[in-house]
Amino acid sequence: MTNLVILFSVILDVLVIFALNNFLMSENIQQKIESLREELHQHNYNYYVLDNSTISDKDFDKLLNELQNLETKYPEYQNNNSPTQRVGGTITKNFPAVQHQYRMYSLDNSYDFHDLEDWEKRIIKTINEPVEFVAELKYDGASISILYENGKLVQAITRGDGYQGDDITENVKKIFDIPLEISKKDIPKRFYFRGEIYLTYNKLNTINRYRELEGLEPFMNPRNTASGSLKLQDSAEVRKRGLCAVCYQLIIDDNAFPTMSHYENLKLAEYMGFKISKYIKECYSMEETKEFILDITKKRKNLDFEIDGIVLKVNSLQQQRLLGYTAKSPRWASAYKFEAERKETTLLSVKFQVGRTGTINPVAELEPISLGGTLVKRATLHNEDIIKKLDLHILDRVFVEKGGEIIPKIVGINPLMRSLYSEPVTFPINCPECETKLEKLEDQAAYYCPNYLHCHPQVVGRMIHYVSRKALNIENLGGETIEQLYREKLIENPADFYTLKKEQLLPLERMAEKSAQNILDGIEKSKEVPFEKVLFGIGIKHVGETVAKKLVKNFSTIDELKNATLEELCQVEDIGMKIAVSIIDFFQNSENILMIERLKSYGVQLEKGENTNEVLSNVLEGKTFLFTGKLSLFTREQAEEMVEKHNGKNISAVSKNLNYLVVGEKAGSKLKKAQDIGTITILDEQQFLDLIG
Ligand SMILES: NC(=O)c1ccc[n+]([C@@H]2O[C@H](COP(=O)([O-])OP(=O)(O)OC[C@H]3O[C@@H](n4cnc5c(N)ncnc54)[C@H](O)[C@@H]3O)[C@@H](O)[C@H]2O)c1
Ligand SMILES: [Zn+2]
Repeated sequence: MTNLVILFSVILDVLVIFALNNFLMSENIQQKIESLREELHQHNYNYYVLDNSTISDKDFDKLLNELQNLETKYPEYQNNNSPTQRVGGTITKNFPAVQHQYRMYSLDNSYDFHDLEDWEKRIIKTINEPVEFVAELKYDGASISILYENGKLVQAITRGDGYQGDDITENVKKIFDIPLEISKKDIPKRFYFRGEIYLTYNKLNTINRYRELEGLEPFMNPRNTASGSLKLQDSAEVRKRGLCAVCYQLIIDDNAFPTMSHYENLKLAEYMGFKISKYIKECYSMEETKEFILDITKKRKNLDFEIDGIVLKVNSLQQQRLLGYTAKSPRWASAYKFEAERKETTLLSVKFQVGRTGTINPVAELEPISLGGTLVKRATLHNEDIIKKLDLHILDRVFVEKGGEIIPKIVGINPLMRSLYSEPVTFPINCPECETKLEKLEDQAAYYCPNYLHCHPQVVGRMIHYVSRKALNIENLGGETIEQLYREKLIENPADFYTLKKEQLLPLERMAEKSAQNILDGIEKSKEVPFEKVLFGIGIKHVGETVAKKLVKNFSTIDELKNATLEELCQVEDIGMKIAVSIIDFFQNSENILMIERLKSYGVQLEKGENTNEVLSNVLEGKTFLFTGKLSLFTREQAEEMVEKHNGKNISAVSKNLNYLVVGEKAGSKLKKAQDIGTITILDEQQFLDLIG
């Protein structure tokens, strides 16, 4: 009997453990699936909305594939909103949204011939007859659907989420390749042009030359620029961008031509006056498509526009109808994608730059090469571990790739090309600027220079930080002037600004009487800047804008903060050990104390003013703001203060995190960028005032 009880309880244990294991495993799988989805959604957002991807397409596709496999294996976690089930784009708020009459799909990818052969096998299995293909270039731009009725352009819509897109008709009308009217008579009454809007390298370079002249950041690559340009609010500006368009399909209502092939469909487009690609091939076997792919791979570097692969389509439209679609893509097409562009060049040297906080950043200087449409001269190396892993030597031939086509990186070296005499790249032991021995924090890969007080880039960087807009906002005092003043030994820390005299400024390069006076006025005015901004400005490590505000709420004078214990500091909301230790360290340094005392004696605000932190309402709670252009109803500082008093938050750059951009006169690149992002509400000054009542 007892034996039976023991056996029974053992079986029960095993069952419980088994069930528990299963439960934990399924928890894990579900978590994995959800985290992959979240990651992919974010990449889609970066790519389609911000036009600013942060990983390469290949890495993106790898993640997508991993998710796809998990979803197939565990169908219980299927979800219609998964990135495997929907095309990645979305509509914006800046244009009217319009439903697509015919859905717009994505394309399935293949990265090698093996994938293509599998695809062909699947097709033959479904339709049970031989297939012919059409091979085309895969233009890397933005897709568009344009409705024509009675020979006239009626409406142009972006792909959006595939079901609905943005109505950007006015912008598309400014594209030279798109006819507004079709002169031929014997054409379908109603049809959709499906194609790609893109930008040539040549045009991108011209735009960038102008942007550089205007002091604007150059655009990074043709795809993002084309896609961003289409979403501009000002269609006159769109015309200036010189976009191109190519047709890759006509969708004709009622299937007016049931026996037409895809190739004939393209020829009809050409006949009607649409631009189609010069490189289109009817292929009678998979072998022929491979020849086309190899041929284009060779020609690709001579093309004046970016392609990211080749698209193969089943030629017969009847067969296409039989094959149909998956949730996301046609079964009758496949995109053979090229690997990220990789080029070989010479590593000329490695520079070790010192940042404001003392971190050492290794930067590779390269023999310039053109990569993905831009000229690459430098690549980041991140830290010592990466240099070691690559076993990098000066004058090595290195392979450079653009991760997500944005930041170039060195992905390997060509060992066959190494000269006998080349020296390995070694990380310096001492700071390249001040010779101090470098240090490394235990949990971090980066080295830093501990000579906080006297290392040139750190000292100058701190003073630049002190005068910056978010801190003491001393206008007219720029980095170059600070650099000169430091070299002339006139300033060494922020307190020295307050003893500067006009006679000392005038001898500096390019310094006129008026600008010298402006600087002195700006310095004088900075004495009115509230304590929290001063606290942010003096540059205590890890004390950013928000932390400074929190500190001021709890310690109303600099002396209270100076005398605070580690424990007291840690009790403040959001202040952890790292920040607390850094504050204590700061006040243990006698040079810092001296600087503070001097700032006090010159009248800089080191105590909480009466109105600081006073909250008037919560109407802006959770909302972020940025002001740009010339404001006429209030100053920028007043505006930012209003935001804070109504519990909103000021942020410093246009990004997807921005909710409102308030524009004054002559707003420039920030406005454009906000319009390109498309999710940001744009207000004028009066609308802003209305908002806070
Ligand atoms: N790096 C990232 O962060 C990131 C994020 C999202 C997507 N992506 C990339 O984008 C891909 C998915 O994007 P997608 O859904 O836009 O698909 P896609 O770009 O791979 O293919 C579909 C598109 O190709 C275009 N196209 C160009 N030439 C064509 C032709 N001759 N015939 C038919 N279509 C043609 C069409 O506009 C169509 O919408 C992913 O596989 C990934 O590589 C990258
Ligand atoms: Zn140094």
